[in-house]
Amino acid sequence: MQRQPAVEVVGLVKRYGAKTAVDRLDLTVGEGTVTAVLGPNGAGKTTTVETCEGYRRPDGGSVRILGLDPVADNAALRPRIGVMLQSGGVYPGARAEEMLRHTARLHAQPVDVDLLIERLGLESCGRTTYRRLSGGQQQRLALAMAVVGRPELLFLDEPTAGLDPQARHATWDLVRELRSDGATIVLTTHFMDEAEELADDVSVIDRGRVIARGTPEELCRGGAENTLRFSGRPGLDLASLLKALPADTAAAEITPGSYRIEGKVNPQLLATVTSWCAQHGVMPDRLAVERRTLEDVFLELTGRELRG
Ligand SMILES: Nc1ncnc2c1ncn2[C@@H]1O[C@H](COP(=O)(O)OP(=O)(O)OP(=O)(O)O)[C@@H](O)[C@H]1O
Repeated sequence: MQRQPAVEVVGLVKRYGAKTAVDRLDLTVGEGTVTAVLGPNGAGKTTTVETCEGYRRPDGGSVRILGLDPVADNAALRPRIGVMLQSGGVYPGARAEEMLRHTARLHAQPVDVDLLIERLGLESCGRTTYRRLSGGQQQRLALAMAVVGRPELLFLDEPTAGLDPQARHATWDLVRELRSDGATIVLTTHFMDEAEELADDVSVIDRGRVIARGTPEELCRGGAENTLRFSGRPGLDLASLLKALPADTAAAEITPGSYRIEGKVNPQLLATVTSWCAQHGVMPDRLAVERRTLEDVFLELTGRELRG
């Protein structure tokens, strides 16, 4: 029997007055996977995630979370999901450790609070009120609050925004660990390396719709446009090399003796280049195939202009 997805969003529409923030968006998250939702500012990521969390009511389409309705079945879902909002969601006057212990007591099988405090470097923050914590400490406390109940499904809205590299890596380790313990995780991020590191599946959202979906590898492979670089003696006859290559290939000498070939870089193209080099007495030094990064793909999909 096919297991139901942890998150199933079909044709979601969400409007703020005349503004359509989410426009017939589909999102399916398999149980036990990490899904990264990427998109430029204002793309609709937070609105989508907050609708999944039951904080916003859809204007159209359907949302099922662990098979339930996030608004109507909120009470049943609350103990099963963990939520880290982009900001707020934590009582500003409460002391950090008290709040965490209190949240832990609300759950049947909480994570060891002392261990969590140590893992997230919150030891020195215990008696400090939330409002007096630094931005990074607030962020780490919000993450601790989201995971302390050992949720089946965890929503993390930009979990590492503003964190130092140590805290970023501690967060990544925790996410990996929760996943290997069977949790399902949905995270939004502007860090492409974060998505590449953590995500089994990526959905790219733009103007309220999903414009691409796949594993990071699938997304980077799509289009098969890649770059081949090598060094050789300066002034090679690139017109002659291009004659040997497929028509849609480009070649350029970037700096004297440093060459870049762009096109469908496959074993055949590599063989043609090295054989052309052999015929012309050229040793192709530092020959390297450069894969597109998720950031390249993201910019190709969403363009380079700044969003409001
Ligand atoms: N409460 C609100 N009232 C009116 N408009 C809103 C509200 N919340 C969001 N919007 C608008 O809806 C659109 C989507 O916003 P949303 O916060 O979901 O985007 P996002 O992808 O999370 O952006 P970011 O990366 O900047 O966090 C934006 O145009 C935003 O201005």
